[in-house]
Amino acid sequence: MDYNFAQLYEQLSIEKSSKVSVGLDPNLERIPRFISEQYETAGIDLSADIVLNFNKFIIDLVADLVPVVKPQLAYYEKLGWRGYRVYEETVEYAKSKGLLVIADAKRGDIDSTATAYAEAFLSDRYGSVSAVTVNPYLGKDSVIPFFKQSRQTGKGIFLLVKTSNPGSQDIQDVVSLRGTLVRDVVRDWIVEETENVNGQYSNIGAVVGATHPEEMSQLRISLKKSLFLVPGIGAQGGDIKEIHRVFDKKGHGAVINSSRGILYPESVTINSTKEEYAEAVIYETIKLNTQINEVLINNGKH
Ligand SMILES: O=C(O)c1cc(=O)[nH]c(=O)n1[C@@H]1O[C@H](COP(=O)(O)O)[C@@H](O)[C@H]1O
Repeated sequence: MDYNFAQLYEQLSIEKSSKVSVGLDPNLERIPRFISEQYETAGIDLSADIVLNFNKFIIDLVADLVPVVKPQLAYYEKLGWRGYRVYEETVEYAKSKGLLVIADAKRGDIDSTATAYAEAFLSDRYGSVSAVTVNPYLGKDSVIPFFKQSRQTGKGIFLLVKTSNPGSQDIQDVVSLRGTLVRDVVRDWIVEETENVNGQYSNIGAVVGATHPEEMSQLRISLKKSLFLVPGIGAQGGDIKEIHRVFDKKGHGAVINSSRGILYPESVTINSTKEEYAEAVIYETIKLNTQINEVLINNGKH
C-alpha cells in the first residue's frame, strides 16, 4: 500500500509551511457577483455551475498556500444531483492542483451501510478523497468498516470526538455506563486502533473543536497517534492563541480548518471586483498560516 494520508499531510504541511485546511462550504448568497452574474440565464438553474466556478477560483488562489481543502457535503447535496456532480468535479480539481481533500460527510451507520459509505469516499474511483469525517455516535460497529477501509487503502478518517458546537456537551460530555465520558469511549476506540501503528501519525484522526481549549490539551495527550482536524476558529469563536494545544512538541499533528473566514473575507462584499476578492482570500489564508506558525513558535512547538 503506497498511499498514506497522514504522511502526505505532514509532508505537504512542511513544504507549504501551513497547517490550514480551507473549508469549501459554498453558500450561493455569499458568492461574489463577478462569478454569479456570468450565469444569469432566465429559466435555467445554474446554481451548481456558479458553485463550481467559485470553488475553482478559491482552489487556484490557495493551492500553493495550504496542504488541504475540506468540502462539506451538505452544501452540494442541497443542490441535488447537479450539486453532487460539482462536488466530485471540485474534488478532482483540487487533487489535480496537488491538494489533499477531506470530505466532510460525518457518515456512520450499521456495518453493511457503513461499509458502503467507507467505499464511497475512500476508494480509488473518480471523486474519491484523501480522508472523510465519521460520526461514531451510532456505536463501535458503525466505525469498524471505516477502520478496515483505512487500513486497506491508507486513506484517512476523522472520528468526531469533541465537536465545536455548543450542543456537543449534550451527548459527548455525558457520563457513560462505564463511568467515563461518552467522548472518551470514542477516544479509547481510536487509541486501541492506533497504538501499534508504526511511525508518528496513523490514518485514524479525531475531530476536536477549537472552541474547547481544555479538551484540546487533554485529547492531545491521550491520542498520540492521531492527527486532529480542528474546526471552530473565527466565526465560531475559537481563539487562535489556544491552537498550540492540538499540536505535538514539534508543531505537528493537526489540521486547522477555516471555511467562512477564507471564503468570504470581511474586507470584501459580493460586489467587490475579482482582483479585490482574490487579494482578500490570499490575505486571509496567509494571515491564518502566519498566526498559527507564530503561536507555535511562541509556545516552543516548532
Ligand atoms: O467535521 C467538521 O469539519 C466540523 C466539526 C465540528 O465539530 N465543527 C465544525 O464546524 N465542522 C465543520 O467545519 C466547518 C466550520 O466552518 P467555519 O466556522 O465557517 O470555519 C463547517 O463545514 C462545519 O460543518
